[in-house]
Formats: sequence, structure tokens, C-alpha cells
Amino acid sequence: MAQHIARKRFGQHFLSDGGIIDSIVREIAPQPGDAMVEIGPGLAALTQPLVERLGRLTVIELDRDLAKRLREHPQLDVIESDVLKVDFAELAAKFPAGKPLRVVGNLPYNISTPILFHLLGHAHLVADQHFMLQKEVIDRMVASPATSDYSRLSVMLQWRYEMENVLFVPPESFDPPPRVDSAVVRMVPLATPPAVDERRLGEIVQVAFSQRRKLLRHTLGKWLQEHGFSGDFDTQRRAEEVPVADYVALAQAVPQ
Ligand SMILES: C[S@@+](CC[C@H](N)C(=O)[O-])C[C@H]1O[C@@H](n2cnc3c(N)ncnc32)[C@H](O)[C@@H]1O
Repeated sequence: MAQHIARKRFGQHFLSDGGIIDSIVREIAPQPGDAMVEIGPGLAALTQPLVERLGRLTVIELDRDLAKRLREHPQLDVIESDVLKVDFAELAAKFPAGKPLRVVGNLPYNISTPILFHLLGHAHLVADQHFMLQKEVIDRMVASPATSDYSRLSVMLQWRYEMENVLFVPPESFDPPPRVDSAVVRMVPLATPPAVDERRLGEIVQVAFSQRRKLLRHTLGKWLQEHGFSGDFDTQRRAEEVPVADYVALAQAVPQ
């Protein structure tokens, strides 16, 4: 088969280190019959060992040439699409009733945050997610309050998922190598997430972190006044000092 030339615009960095591939597959621990979906299978570096254990695997690939190659694999169900346009509710309905999705992928780094937010809306359909991402992004995802990495992304994901950085992956594990370090994150949706309007929470967190060095009374304080909030919330703090639970409680308390 003709050699594939990596396309930069699709964030193509193909895994080439067998040891790292084995470690990722071990972390995912695929079981026969799992309702697994891989985002961006590329040249099948992860796809092949996964499908050998699963029996069948659904893959979502945007690159037309790669999708064509993947369709030749008899155990793959190939969705040729931009993952951001895939309706995961429709996808979940294709698996036996009640089987939650397991989503995996070495994501295209240029759209990794939009992919995480796209899946956030479908977290109730998901058992777990394992993603290779830029290490710096994972540091922000799993960060604790009062650290420099604690940010909008930390709050917007931690209210819904339990997350863990499970593997460090250096640039030389890929062909072509990316310019940044990578890592693998495990994300497990919380079984009983708080009842909160995600859009409202998103708005609050965005305003709070808009000027992360300033005290919240200069940013969120004003916003809370405008939204008729008269409850108890200490705005003499910086956004990075506020625990996730406090943001959630605030989003629940602000009048709609
Ligand atoms: C970092 S590469 C990973 C390839 C392969 N999984 C590996 O580990 O070697 C990202 C893959 O995602 C695909 N991709 C890029 N943008 C996409 C999108 N919006 N939707 C689906 N796949 C996409 C690329 O074509 C590429 O195959």
C-alpha cells in the first residue's frame, strides 16, 4: 500500500514506539464486546492491538485516504467524519442497549479541547475515556486549586469526571515527532454528578478566570450583582483559589 504522508492540518503524529503502544493498550484494558470507539485511528497503531482484543471496533477518522485504508479491515466500523460532528447519542444507540461507550484516541492536538467539550455533553453515555493529549493540557485537566495549572479546563472537567494522568509519552514515540511532550489521561464520568446547568457553570468559570490574577470581586463580583445573586460567596479570592465544588454550588444558586 502507498506510503501515507502525514498531514499537518489534521494533527497527524503517528505512534511508532511499540513499548508505548503496549502500555497504552494495557491502561485501556480492552475486553471482548466492549462498546469501544476510537477517535483518529490514523495508520492503526493503537487500532490493531485494540481490535485484536475487542473483536470489533468503531473508528472515527476525518482523513479520507486513511478512512479508505481502514475500511479494508474486516473488524472495523469506520465513520468517515469530523469527530466534532458525530452525534455520540446516535452512536451509543448502535451498541446493545445499556452498554456504555468506551472512548479512546491519540487526539489531534489542535482540536483536543473542543473534542473534550463535545464529549462532556454525552458523559452520561460513557463508561470511560482514554486520550493521548499534549501533556500541558492534561496538567491543566487534573490540576488542584491554588496551583498555576488550575484553570477553566480543570473546573469544567473535574465537576463531571474523575481524572488521572496515567502515562508520560515523549516526542520521539511518534513519527513525525510533535514539538511538545504528551501524556495519556484516564477520564471516568462521576456516577452521581451534581445537578448543574453546564452552560451556567461555564459562564461563571469563564468570567472568573478572565483575569485570573485579580480578586474575584473585580470580575465575578460584578457579574453576580448583574445576575441578582445575593447569597454567600467570598469574592476576596482569586479564581484559582476556588474549589470546583464552590463553583458548582454558585452555578446552582444564581437565579436563572
Ligand atoms: C495524532 S494522530 C493519531 C493517529 C493514530 N491514532 C496513532 O496513534 O498513530 C490524530 C488522528 O486524528 C485524525 N483526525 C484529525 N482531525 C480529526 C477530526 N476532526 N475528526 C476525526 N479524526 C481526526 C487524523 O487524521 C489522525 O489520524
